[in-house]
Amino acid sequence: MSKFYINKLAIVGLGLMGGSLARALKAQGSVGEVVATGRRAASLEKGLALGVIDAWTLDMKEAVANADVVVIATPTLIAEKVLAELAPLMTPSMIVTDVASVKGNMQRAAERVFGEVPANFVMGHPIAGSEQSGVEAATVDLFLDHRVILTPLSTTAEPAIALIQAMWEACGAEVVCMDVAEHDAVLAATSHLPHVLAYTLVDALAQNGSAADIFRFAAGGFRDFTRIASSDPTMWHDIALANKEAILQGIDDFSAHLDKVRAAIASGDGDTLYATFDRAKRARDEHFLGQYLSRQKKSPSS
Ligand SMILES: NC(=O)C1=CN([C@@H]2O[C@H](COP(=O)(O)OP(=O)(O)OC[C@H]3O[C@@H](n4cnc5c(N)ncnc54)[C@H](O)[C@@H]3O)[C@@H](O)[C@H]2O)C=CC1
Ligand SMILES: O=C(O)C(=O)Cc1ccc(O)cc1
Repeated sequence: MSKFYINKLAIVGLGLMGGSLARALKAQGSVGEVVATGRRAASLEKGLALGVIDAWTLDMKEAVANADVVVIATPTLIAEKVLAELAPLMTPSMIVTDVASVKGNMQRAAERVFGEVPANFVMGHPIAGSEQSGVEAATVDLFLDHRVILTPLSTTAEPAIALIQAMWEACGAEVVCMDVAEHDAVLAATSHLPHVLAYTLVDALAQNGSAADIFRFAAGGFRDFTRIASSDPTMWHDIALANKEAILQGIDDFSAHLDKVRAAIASGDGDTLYATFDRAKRARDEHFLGQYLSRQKKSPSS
């Protein structure tokens, strides 16, 4: 991948994701100039002061002029507005990509703006992040050893896909391609539903008495389970609305399962409870222990 180099990268929406991408590409020497644009001068200025970007402007036209790659890294529901602004500025040699957590609504947004999704728009989603947001939280290794899912369409240009794949690989990520609907179903189950559950649990407890009193007696498990309820509410508001159907399916499936656990507790059915908890422990251990062991194999000292 030694030939991979981006002369000018433009980032629309400089936060955790855009900032971490800029940091990683700069650290690898894979980018010449990084220019960011967005809504708030203060966070763009912060990005410049932190050395995450080389320049910023509030003018989209100036930001994307002569850019090889434009990355849309705003909250999900803002992307359509960004695409509409970008549309008259796009050139055949410019490759546009995004990092949004939901892909179906991104495809529909692009279809509304362009008629059909342009061949040089490669939809993407890094499966890496945290409950923090903003450019100040951006790190150089956020994507290292994480997966990035690309959801190209049959009309997406191969060289554009190859370039975006190379961009993420330069950040240390493993790139996999997936169908849009499959992406949204899988992410609804593994990411969107857990966030909805964590927010709802914390809110239900906090509404149900003094949050300070309840949380005072919480152990580490509660902290682990609810870390993601500290995530940015705007981002998750957007994701919940953008992936509505798949998340509703996830909530329904989960509710049916929870009802079974509730019935087992109510009737004292210890066998069902044990079997449920045992299956869950095995499934989780198998996956995460496997991951841990393969990481140890790669770098035994860490
Ligand atoms: N935070 C995470 O862990 C992950 C986030 N994502 C996705 O990446 C995208 C960005 O997320 P983060 O970087 O975490 O968010 P962030 O809040 O850190 O950054 C978003 C940036 O977009 C800017 N912005 C907001 N409205 C805008 C507008 N109207 N025009 C231009 N800029 C605007 C904000 O000022 C901010 O700088 C979202 O679509 C999110 O779903 C994907 C994977 C992981
Ligand atoms: O904080 C965490 O553990 C996350 O789950 C981060 C995350 C948030 C949104 C995504 O679309 C992908 C990853």
